[in-house]
Amino acid sequence: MDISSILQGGYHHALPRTWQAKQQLTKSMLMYPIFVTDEADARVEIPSLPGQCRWGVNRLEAFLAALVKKGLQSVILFGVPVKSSKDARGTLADDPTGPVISAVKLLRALFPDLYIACDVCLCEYTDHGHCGYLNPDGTIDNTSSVARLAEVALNYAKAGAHCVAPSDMMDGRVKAIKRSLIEAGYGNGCTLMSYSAKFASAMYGPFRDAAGSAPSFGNRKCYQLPVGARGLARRAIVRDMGEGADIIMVKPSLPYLDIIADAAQLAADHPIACYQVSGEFAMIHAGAAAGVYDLKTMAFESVEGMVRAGATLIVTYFTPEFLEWL
Ligand SMILES: NCc1[nH]cc(CCC(=O)O)c1CC(=O)O
Ligand SMILES: [Zn+2]
Ligand SMILES: [Zn+2]
Repeated sequence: MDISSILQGGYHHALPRTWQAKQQLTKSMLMYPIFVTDEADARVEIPSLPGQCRWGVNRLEAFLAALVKKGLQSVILFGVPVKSSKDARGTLADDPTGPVISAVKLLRALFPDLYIACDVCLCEYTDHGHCGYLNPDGTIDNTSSVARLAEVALNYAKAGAHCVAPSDMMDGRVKAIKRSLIEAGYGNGCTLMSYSAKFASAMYGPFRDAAGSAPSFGNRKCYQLPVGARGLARRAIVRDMGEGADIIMVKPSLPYLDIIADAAQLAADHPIACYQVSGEFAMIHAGAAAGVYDLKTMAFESVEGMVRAGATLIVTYFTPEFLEWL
């Protein structure tokens, strides 16, 4: 055989196989999404998200201490008000006694080395379930939405969040949030991770079950990106860098590896995050349960694909498993 035909010499053994990846998956690349409810003692399983629960603030210490011991380094918090009543303003988003603010303060005190991000959006807190404020005709009022999102993000930073992560997809929210952080003196101490390329995906269903955040009418297609829109995603990434995002996120992940690769190229000097969303996680579990593949092998293959595409931070419900496996 010709010299130039031989590749297997470079990967015939397990160790050189690991050298073939430009970047290895490590525990520090994992961020774990946590649903925190306003029922302080709750531990409610989420049927569509295998193994995931809604946690009351009083349950977080025991749950997270075990994971921190295994190497958990970061979480992203989602508030899930179940007993308090939602309003058009989304007052509960930054209720000083609400789940997110309480959890941030508690986790900062309990786990000094844990990096705490807060998802910033209004859909979990508004009575209509949309990610921003509405005009009387049901369309989004971008200007008032952005002002409120900036207020919520600042209140999370004031409570101690290391990172605020707007997932609402309103235009101009990154700039507004960055400005409000800087003006209040938090600009240098709080990361802004933008869900820059967030698509209007069919794969958010289990999350909306978990968070009770499905829109009561319509859909999110006027603010989340159209599935085929690679150009818009690229423009959103460039726009958000210009508006002061510290981390660029792509969401969902597996059907959007081209977008992750685009982000890695366009935002070459930024960390690139991707969110392996609830529907991806549920799909991998469902396939494993149906005997299509082995769960662990598939979980690794999915995330290694994201890393290969250029992701340096993976938001995933598999975090507890990866902490065991890595
Ligand atoms: N803005 C809400 C939000 N923040 C994160 C997710 C999805 C996360 C997941 O599916 O795991 C969603 C769902 C949505 O936009 O409806
Ligand atoms: Zn939302
Ligand atoms: Zn959100």
